[in-house]
Amino acid sequence: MRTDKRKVALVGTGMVGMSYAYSMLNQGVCDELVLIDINRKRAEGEAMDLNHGLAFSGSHMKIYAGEYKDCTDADIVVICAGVAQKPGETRLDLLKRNASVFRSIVQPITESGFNGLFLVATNPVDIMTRITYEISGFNPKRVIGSGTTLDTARLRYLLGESLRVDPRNVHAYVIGEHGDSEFVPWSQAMIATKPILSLCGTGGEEDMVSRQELKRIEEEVRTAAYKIIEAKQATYYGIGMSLTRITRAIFGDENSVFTVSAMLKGEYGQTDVYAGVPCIVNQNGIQRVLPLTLTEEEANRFNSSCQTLKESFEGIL
Ligand SMILES: NC(=O)C1=CN([C@@H]2O[C@H](COP(=O)(O)OP(=O)(O)OC[C@H]3O[C@@H](n4cnc5c(N)ncnc54)[C@H](O)[C@@H]3O)[C@@H](O)[C@H]2O)C=CC1
Ligand SMILES: CC(=O)C(=O)O
Repeated sequence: MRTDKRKVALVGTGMVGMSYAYSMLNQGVCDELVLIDINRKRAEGEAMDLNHGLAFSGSHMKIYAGEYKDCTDADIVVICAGVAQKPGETRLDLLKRNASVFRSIVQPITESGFNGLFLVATNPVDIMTRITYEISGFNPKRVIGSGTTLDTARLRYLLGESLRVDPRNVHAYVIGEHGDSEFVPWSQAMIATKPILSLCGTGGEEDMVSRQELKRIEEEVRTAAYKIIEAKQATYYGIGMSLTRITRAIFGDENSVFTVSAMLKGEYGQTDVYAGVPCIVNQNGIQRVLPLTLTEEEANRFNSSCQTLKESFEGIL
């Protein structure tokens, strides 16, 4: 990957796409950002608006509205285009509509000669990432979904609040579908190197946290998007910052760990499914999937989540 001109093409300049763009601008993560949307006028307006903030950002980004041919020399194409959930809808309810949107997006991107990494956020994100992989024919290591990165951030925030520990010292993950079947493998959750389950103790007052509290937190993570959508129609800042963080890890060749959506090829006993699992991410995309040692119950939950994803994908292309 070049380091002289870090170029991102963003497809979908709605709430999620523009939260990402705004956060990219403020953090100066790339040198060139092209905005693409079926609504060209919207992309043009967004480019103008962002450019008017450049003077205050301390970065020298080139930002403009473009076309799919502008993906040709992009390092990363980030896809946030499509419909979002309305109150009462699940992420899986969006599948048919967004599969049709992706048919019109992924092919022109690959036809442009694009040869970088795809980063997908559109829901249901695990299946949309699989669709991107299937249509593009790219190596799956270069087709990444945001997966449960946002859910993991929500979990670390809530655990940090509850345990009064800096979330950066909370090492706990949400895995599986970015959706209703996701879960927390608590056997693998740590504060520094201390297993969180060992802080639950016997249920006495000296316990740092109760199992009931961990259950409450897990449920709050699983239902967070529903609550936000009920309150303000959409979620976007959290995912915008998650995508920015992943982009930074790619450009910085960081080898950082995120629960992105990755194609499993035998890991966790699963094949041919994209699901959120801890992965090492660098400039080549997914360097490797980290196989956690799950308990039998956790492995069953993971398999069941993957089954949901496989069944939903069947027949969609
Ligand atoms: N992965 C995650 O953790 C999260 C994912 N999302 C998902 O992100 C997606 C976008 O959500 P929002 O930005 O809130 O929606 P939005 O409605 O604000 O924006 C969608 C944009 O996509 C564009 N678009 C639609 N069809 C297109 C096409 N064929 N070609 C190019 N552009 C097209 C629209 O013109 C619009 O600008 C949704 O699927 C939503 O569920 C939202 C939050 C978190
Ligand atoms: C909407 C969505 O997927 C989220 O906020 O988690």
